[in-house]
Amino acid sequence: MGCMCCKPSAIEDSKESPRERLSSKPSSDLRVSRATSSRREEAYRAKDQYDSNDGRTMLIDKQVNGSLRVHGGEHVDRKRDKSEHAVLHHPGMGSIPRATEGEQVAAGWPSWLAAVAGEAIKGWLPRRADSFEKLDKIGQGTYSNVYRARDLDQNKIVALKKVRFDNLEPESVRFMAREIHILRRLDHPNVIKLEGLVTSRMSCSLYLVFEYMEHDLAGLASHPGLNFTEAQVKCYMQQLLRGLDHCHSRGVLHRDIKGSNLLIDNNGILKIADFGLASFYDPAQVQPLTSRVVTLWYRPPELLLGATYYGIAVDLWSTGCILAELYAGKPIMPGRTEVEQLHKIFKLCGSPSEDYWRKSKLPHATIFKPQQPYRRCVAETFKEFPAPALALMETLLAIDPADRGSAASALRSEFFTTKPLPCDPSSLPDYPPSKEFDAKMRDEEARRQGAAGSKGQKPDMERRGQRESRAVPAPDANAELVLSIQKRHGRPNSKSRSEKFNPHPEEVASGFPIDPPRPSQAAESNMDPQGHQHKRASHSGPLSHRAAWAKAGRNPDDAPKIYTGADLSTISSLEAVRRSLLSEDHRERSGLSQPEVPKLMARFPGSFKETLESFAQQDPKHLSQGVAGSLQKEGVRNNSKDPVLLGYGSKAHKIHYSGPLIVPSGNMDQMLKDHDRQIQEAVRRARLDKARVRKVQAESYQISANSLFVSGR
Ligand SMILES: Nc1ncnc2c1ncn2[C@@H]1O[C@H](COP(=O)(O)OP(=O)(O)OP(=O)(O)O)[C@@H](O)[C@H]1O
Repeated sequence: MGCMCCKPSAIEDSKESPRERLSSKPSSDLRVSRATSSRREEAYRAKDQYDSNDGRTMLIDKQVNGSLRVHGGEHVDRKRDKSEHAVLHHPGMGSIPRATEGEQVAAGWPSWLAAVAGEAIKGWLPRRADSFEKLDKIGQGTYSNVYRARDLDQNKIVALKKVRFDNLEPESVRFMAREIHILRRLDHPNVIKLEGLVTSRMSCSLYLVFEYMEHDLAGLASHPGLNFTEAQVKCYMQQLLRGLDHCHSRGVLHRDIKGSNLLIDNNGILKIADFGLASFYDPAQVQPLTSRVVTLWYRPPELLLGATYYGIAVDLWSTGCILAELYAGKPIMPGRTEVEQLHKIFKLCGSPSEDYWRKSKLPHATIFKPQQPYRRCVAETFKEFPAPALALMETLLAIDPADRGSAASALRSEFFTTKPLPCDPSSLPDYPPSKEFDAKMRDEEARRQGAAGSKGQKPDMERRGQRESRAVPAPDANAELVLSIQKRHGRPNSKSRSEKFNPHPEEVASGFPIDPPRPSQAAESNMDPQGHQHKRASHSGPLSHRAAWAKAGRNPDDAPKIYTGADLSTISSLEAVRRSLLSEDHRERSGLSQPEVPKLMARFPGSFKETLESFAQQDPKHLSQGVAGSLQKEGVRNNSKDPVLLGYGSKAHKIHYSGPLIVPSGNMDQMLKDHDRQIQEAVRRARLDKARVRKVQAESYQISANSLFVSGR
């Protein structure tokens, strides 16, 4: 089926079906042909009016009009923002005053964008695709393909990020627009600059134009034979913290700080990039946000424990992980699942204090609070690190977010005032282009050679030194999100476009008004049994069972559904879902028939028990009361001789399900209520989806019938 908002001749993307548009297939050419008008576009413009009163818009306007108090007691003058907001001038961009949706469309913006995300494009004019020459693909993210291109108008090299979204889904467009909106709020030498947007009235796609950056920190750090000096590490850390300080002072949480999102140019300038998971926040008026953000290895404990009220400390934790990684030469806590990640954190940084457990009231605290606390051993583990580096690391990796300080306070730390001082970025050597993407390519090449080479000879990458371990891609934050969605829905890959592009019902039901996790892309990811996401089929690491299924020449969507790992946020809720599903009352309210219940129940095959088991196997000594009690109630057997588990039997791996489990939590009632809402929402959504699919099928049938008629076949 063709694009709904433009005729096949309009632009290069119009040749792609919506499904193809979602795939990572690079478009053939950026040069556009003449656009023609479409009745559909008019119809689309008429609906889905942008609700300028949504929570996010109001929050932003509030910030624009006054000074914003940020963590650390600093005040930011918002007057400048206000003027930027009214009329934006940008090199290479036209500038127009505030415009209505109609005016924006008249100015050349597609109606699907103006209708839903007027705020994000306000005051700008779209750039034409034919003013760029696409050169090569330089990166691939969960939501995008990134290309190096020549800006023909300005005769300079830029990066074009083609963002993936569904222009027919307002929620998807709104999500994508959030990144633009946030980027336009930021203006700092250490934050990537959005230079413009490429689209046209008839286009279904959107490219973000950025200044071109040759490297990223993950790529440089994993480059064979490249070792950073201490002054260089300080130089990068200083720039990262300055950029972060700017984001926080403008009320932006990045929420995905990691090496591959820290771009570095040939002058040694580091810029924070990828604001796809970023969110506006106002410390004076806290709003619940989703906890399912930040790439797993860099995710702070409070998010793993389900916190929905959080702030700048989440970015500071990730920064601490990067600082430690730069000194250690490898990621310090490479967990494979959320449970394992939390376990790694507790083992290194200690478990939270009684006081913290009490005051934080974290959703998963009952289950994951260890009976015996873990002792912090950061200083012992990294005893060879210089004292000022260790001191900063201790602060940034504080278990209690309140103890992590701020980016501004980190910048004042001894780390930056003791010798060797941070070097000047311009003094850094020139490196060949190095991105995590390049490192992946190198690894792939090495693997191919290894596979093709003689038996017994190790592939090149396996023979490399310690640093190379950083080339291993961190599982994406979104992979975790996707994993959770898939597990909850009980299917590893969804075919439904609206499911791909809409936030999970939980996010909707839990009332996160401004901050749903970025939807979609989910379905394109391949998960291995550890929950890693493999963005390309040839990627390193174990193939997912879906990929293996596909390799065997079968449709991956038909692959058997496999539970892929422990997920904290589902644990305590699964039982609630189970109970909800079994409850007569719930079934009535949600309209589920009795025969549907076992089907839905089967979507949670033993997840709860497996998760508990996984935790138990990892460190039985520290099992929380919640877990120990739950294991007993679940009848989970464990081969541990640990006293905590004695009495639960000794037959390993034998699980006897003993009926519903009730986690002793004061929040259970709320959880049940939430899950009732979620299930109702899921049922409602499923019905809507069905109706939508039928409508699309009918339309595509109509279109093919018409074209058959026109072509006289
Ligand atoms: N301005 C730029 N200059 C050069 N390369 C860039 C630029 N922006 C992005 N890239 C490359 O493209 C990759 C993907 O970009 P980005 O992280 O913004 O996309 P994403 O889809 O949001 O990714 P993620 O999966 O990390 O969320 C980056 O890791 C980087 O290597």
